[in-house]
Amino acid sequence: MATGLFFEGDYIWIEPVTGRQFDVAIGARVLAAEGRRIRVRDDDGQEQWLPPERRIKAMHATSTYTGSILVAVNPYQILPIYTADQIKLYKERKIGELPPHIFAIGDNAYAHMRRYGQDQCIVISGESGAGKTESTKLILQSWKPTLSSKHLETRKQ
Ligand SMILES: Nc1ncnc2c1ncn2[C@@H]1O[C@H](COP(=O)(O)OP(=O)(O)OP(=O)(O)O)[C@@H](O)[C@H]1O
Repeated sequence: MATGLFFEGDYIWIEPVTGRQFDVAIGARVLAAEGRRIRVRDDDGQEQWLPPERRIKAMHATSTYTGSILVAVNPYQILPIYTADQIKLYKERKIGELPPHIFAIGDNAYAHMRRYGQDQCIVISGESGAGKTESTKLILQSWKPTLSSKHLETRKQ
């Protein structure tokens, strides 16, 4: 039931034949395989046989796991909880081992990146004035002893 790299039930992208500016790939599901041809039903409901020379690629998974979630409130005052000692305290500690802290999230992401060699993403979300910029700075500050600036990339959206 397999053809080349694709199996019945796989979700794929079918690349457009023409290279016009706004042509985009269309999603499809593999219904059957015969030799190196595959029969697909695309997202418009059309069924067709695709020859092996037709450019297709596997659809990446649309789901992912999220790691830890921290809920923080803006204290609107300087608290003595963002010191170098606190950074050290949260280093290489499991989430939950110590009280919830932004440094635990930063350290956890860094540790996962090192351990599994995978990119990590920290999503900082909240209303205006919630403390997103401060939280970002705190995480970067906590990584500073470990990383040089060329390793850091942040995006504000
Ligand atoms: N952990 C914190 N401790 C002390 N003050 C904080 C903390 N987090 C935020 N603040 C203060 O609250 C104010 C707003 O924070 P910040 O700029 O980080 O919010 P924001 O979510 O990025 O806002 P916006 O979406 O409008 O850019 C700043 O003056 C900042 O100093």
